Amino acid sequence: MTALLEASHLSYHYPHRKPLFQDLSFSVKRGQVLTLLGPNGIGKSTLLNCLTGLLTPTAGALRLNGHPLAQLTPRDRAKLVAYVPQQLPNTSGLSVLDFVVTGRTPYLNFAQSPGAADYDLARKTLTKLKVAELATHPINTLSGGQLQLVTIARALVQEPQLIILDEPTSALDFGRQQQVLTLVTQLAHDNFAVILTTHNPNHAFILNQQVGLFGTHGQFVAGDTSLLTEERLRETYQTGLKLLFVPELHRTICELV
Ligand SMILES: Nc1ncnc2c1ncn2[C@@H]1O[C@H](COP(=O)(O)OP(=O)(O)OP(=O)(O)O)[C@@H](O)[C@H]1O
Repeated sequence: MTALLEASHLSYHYPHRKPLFQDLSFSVKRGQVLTLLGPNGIGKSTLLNCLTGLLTPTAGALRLNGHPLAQLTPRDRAKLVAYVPQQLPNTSGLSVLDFVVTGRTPYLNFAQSPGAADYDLARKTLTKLKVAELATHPINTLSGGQLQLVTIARALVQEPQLIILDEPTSALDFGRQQQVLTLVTQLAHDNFAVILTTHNPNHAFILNQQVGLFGTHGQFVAGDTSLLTEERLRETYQTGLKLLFVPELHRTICELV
């Protein structure tokens, strides 16, 4: 199966700053999840901004569905990739339902309003995310966690092939974190590709798919979860930690020591 997203030898530096990452390569296929881990400020969100076309890498190539990312129109890109950034939009005044339905924009002609089928999809997606009761609430009255779930709903309504989530669980309670991880697994089963960032190595072990790990100097390794060794994670987070295999869970857990 060919890669949906292929990043080859990517580098990025902000103007007049030193490189954040250099020569970084990985690929993601449909049905795969890539979990990105790394210290604060190392460049994870910057990398996601490159993957969505918001920033242009200073070197290297990005191909989406075999096409150079830079050659796709914003509308075609939006049909392929949905992005849930860390800084969620300030869309005061809109109801949750009207906000979620804006995910249909790439499919509408200029000045065309969303139709009944678009609203139906938005409602169904809010139900899928167990936040249907928020549909009529003004978006600017939501809690941080509610806003995070509603923004994920908008990304799903966009019907992309690749969903990019920047710290999608950062504002969520324990149960909602599990809900989002289950949703990510379900999306992969449904043949979407998903890229997410998290500060919790346990999320990578729960998802148990591809991982990309940044070290403290911007070095990057990608592969399966066997890459997540105590030594690498200690270096990444500059702290004592232990990996324990828990037979009852059939997986490894990471604990601070
Ligand atoms: N527009 C910008 N101009 C200059 N520097 C920037 C800009 N945006 C981010 N940076 C810097 O780039 C570095 C990487 O930031 P980025 O947000 O990508 O890190 P991150 O790994 O996502 O961090 P965190 O885990 O804390 O969210 C940081 O040092 C940040 O200050």
